[in-house]
Amino acid sequence: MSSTLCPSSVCCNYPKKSKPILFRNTLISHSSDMANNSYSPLFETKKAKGSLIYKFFSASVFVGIIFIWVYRATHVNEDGKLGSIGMLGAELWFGLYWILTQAHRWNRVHRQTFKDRLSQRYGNDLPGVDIFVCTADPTIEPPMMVINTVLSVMAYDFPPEKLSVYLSDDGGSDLTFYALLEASQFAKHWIPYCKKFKVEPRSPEAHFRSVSDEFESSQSQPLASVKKLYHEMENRIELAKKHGRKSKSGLLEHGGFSDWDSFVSQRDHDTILQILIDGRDAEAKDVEGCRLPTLVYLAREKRPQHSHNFKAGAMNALIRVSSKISNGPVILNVDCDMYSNNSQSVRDVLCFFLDEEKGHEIAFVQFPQNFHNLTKNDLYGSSLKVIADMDFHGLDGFGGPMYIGTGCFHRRDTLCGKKFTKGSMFEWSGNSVSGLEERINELASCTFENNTQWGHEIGLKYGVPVEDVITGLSIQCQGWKSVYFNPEQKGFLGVASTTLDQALVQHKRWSEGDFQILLSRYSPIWYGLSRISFGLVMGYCVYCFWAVNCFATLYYSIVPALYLLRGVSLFPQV
Ligand SMILES: O=c1ccn([C@@H]2O[C@H](COP(=O)(O)OP(=O)(O)O[C@H]3O[C@H](CO)[C@@H](O)[C@H](O)[C@H]3O)[C@@H](O)[C@H]2O)c(=O)[nH]1
Ligand SMILES: [Mn+2]
Repeated sequence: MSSTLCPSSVCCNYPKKSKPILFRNTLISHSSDMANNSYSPLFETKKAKGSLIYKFFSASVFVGIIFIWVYRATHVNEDGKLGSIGMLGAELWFGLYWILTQAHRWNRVHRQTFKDRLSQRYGNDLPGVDIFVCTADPTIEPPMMVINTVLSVMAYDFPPEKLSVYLSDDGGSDLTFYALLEASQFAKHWIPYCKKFKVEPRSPEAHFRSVSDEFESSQSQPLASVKKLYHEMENRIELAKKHGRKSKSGLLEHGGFSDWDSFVSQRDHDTILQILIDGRDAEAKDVEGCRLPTLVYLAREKRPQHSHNFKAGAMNALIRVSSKISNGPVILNVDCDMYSNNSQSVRDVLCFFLDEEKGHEIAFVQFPQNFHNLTKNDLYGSSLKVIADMDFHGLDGFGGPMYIGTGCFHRRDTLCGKKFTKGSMFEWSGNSVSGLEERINELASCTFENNTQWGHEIGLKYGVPVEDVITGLSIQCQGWKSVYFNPEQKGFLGVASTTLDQALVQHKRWSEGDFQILLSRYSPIWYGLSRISFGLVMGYCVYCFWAVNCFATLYYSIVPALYLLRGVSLFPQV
């Protein structure tokens, strides 16, 4: 079925000016006639401005550090000998750690894509993209937020038949399921509205927040009606939250709820898999008659006696299940609190993967984590500004950024290893969708991974709280590159921690997790050193030694003060 049936020109075919290179099975497929001289790259990489000035500055800081070391080594305060030696230790540590951080500054690069060239060369002959949205708890992650994220990625400017969105619900919540069901209906209005008016961003809530009333008259009427539909949906979801499934109304009668009949608890239930929109079904159309992206709900099986491996376990179940439904060669992973803020991101990313010269070495494209709820003074530094606007550009200069769990596009085959992708795909035609679901359920069962390499050699790695970083590192160690893409119109916006306890919990988890990586089999030092560039090893070490920093910091901030109480100064008199 071709999308030419669609009455609205905005959601349809991009013009194709030259013969496309067909994309078959693998991202690496080249066409030899591309190797001619007229080749123009789909992306470019530029060195950051001011790097020479930075290098001078950095050299001067280093000279300063050496002066401090020399001073400390030659001036031992007789009254506070032990204290001085400790200060020397702390200053040596700080100096060495500072040297590591230079990996984040020294060689920064910026990336730019050429999406017009992508459209010219490939038209709509683009690889399928599977989008995994993860949620785990309907109280901490309210279903309305989750479906806003889902709707924002369903509305990507991308051929809908090539787009499949999977919601992994580790909370196994029938409310989240209900909300998704509602979203699948609302999407039929929302997606054409976005495409018609080129809405940015495409999370309904963010859009309604950003538009003022004095809107162009042509859009004000459609805006009002889509807003009305949205609020009606919101009310129904609120009602369902209050009264559960007892409040009988339309979608609550959906047969899919019977899957909850055997549900014991969040940690004890069967696999629940529902294909809410089957993108291959010619009947799955929006109100303008355009095709819709596939939409799938998955709550993998959970049993108290089986460890579920948190997000990594959820992602691995999604990788398997999606391989039997859409099997998109590109996988985007987003947390449910992080909506797409840029409808062009998929096309941007394909500029990297499909670049005929350099695309074949790229395993993943990571966007920064940006946030929409930062407080004015950002007391706890939740904006992660230095990481996003500095550090990761530096890592990119040395072979590529880390994988940080959300806003990251992977190539499916590098994520899951060849053993699994080699298996043949279920033929979609001829399988009724419900039959298909039953056969796939097993892939999301607790026991499927027993005696397999899942969580080790295949898929995301288990056993570390930062499954993302260790997975990305091991991919890079296999010789792959990654790309950091930080466009002006941010790709994703999420929810930052705004209170001290939230910030502490998060930092503790990250610093502990990164420290565990340092001691693990995949340590950047003993595993990475011979496999990735030295600059990248240093870059990883900045995070891996982050936790260790606390000893020198505590010493430096407490001990000199205690010595002062005894009238001994550990710092030079000025
Ligand atoms: O058993 C679980 C636990 C969590 N999640 C989901 O995983 C995501 C991240 O979990 P969260 O508790 O929000 O952790 P954060 O510290 O905010 O996450 C950051 O750090 C994690 C570890 O590095 C990364 O996985 C995340 O993508 C990154 O946003 C969320 O969408 C959760 O819904 C699951 O799917 N299953
Ligand atoms: Mn989070």
